[in-house]
Amino acid sequence: MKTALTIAGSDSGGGAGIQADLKTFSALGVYGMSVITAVTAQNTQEVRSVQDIEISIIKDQIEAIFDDIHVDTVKIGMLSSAETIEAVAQSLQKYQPKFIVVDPVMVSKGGHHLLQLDAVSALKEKIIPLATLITPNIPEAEVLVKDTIHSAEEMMEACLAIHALGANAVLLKGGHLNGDPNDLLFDGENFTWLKGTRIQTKNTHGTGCTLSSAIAANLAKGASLIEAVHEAKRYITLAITHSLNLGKGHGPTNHFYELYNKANLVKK
Ligand SMILES: Nc1ncnc2c1ncn2[C@@H]1O[C@H](COP(=O)(O)OP(=O)(O)O)[C@@H](O)[C@H]1O
Ligand SMILES: Cc1ncc(COP(=O)(O)O)c(N)n1
Repeated sequence: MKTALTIAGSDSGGGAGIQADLKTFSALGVYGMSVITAVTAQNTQEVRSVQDIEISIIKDQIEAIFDDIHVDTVKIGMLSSAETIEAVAQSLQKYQPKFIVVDPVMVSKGGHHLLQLDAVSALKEKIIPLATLITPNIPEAEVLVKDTIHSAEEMMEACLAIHALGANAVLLKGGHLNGDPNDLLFDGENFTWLKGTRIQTKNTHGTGCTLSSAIAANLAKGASLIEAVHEAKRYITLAITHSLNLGKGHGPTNHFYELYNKANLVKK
């Protein structure tokens, strides 16, 4: 069985972070492992508090996994602080996993900072150059390239600028723009649009986590980058279409295993 590791924060509400990542890995048939960087007290409405995990324990978690178990793919989510970024980057440089999908998580849907403001430069310098693929949403891309993004052309410019920071490839997610949620992939040579149709729902908690984990899982299973991204877009679209009306805020995506596999059967 292929294996996938998520290095991310815990969401007590189960909709985003480590919990969304592990559910996605299971639904896609890869064995999930986790390194927890921070614990958030969170539900569908808000992040109430955050406890960063001690750096030595973060390093120990990574070493415990890599010293014993083969890791086919790594997904990175919430890193919280510059110190955590430094520790994760050092450890990944040591173990050199084949695929690293980076979701540059910065702010929760409710507006809580999940990455400290002074950690953005560390993210750019230490993590982005390690990325097989980075998957910013529009506000995250605006922070990374210090510009505003409103149009398809500006999305292309932002992809080029983020690629120039050292990522091997960039998937700029269009969910935050008006209209249909079209994402743009730049693989270092070519642009590919992944067209979506906007689903009218407030239940989009964990969409970014789910998408990046699905890409990482697909890479582990042997898909090319472009196949991995296309399949993951299909997965997130299904997971939003069948999202769950839990809680009073933004409900979570749905990782119901049979849903995806049934859809897979009728696809061809
Ligand atoms: N209402 C929606 N309907 C369909 N797809 C969506 C919707 N909102 C987001 N998406 C898709 O979900 C994925 C996550 O996107 P986005 O919401 O932009 O990122 P994030 O969750 O990181 O803020 C992208 O593929 C995006 O196009
Ligand atoms: C621990 C944690 N990690 C990430 C997110 C971002 O969630 P989203 O995927 O909705 O942008 C979150 N709310 N909490």
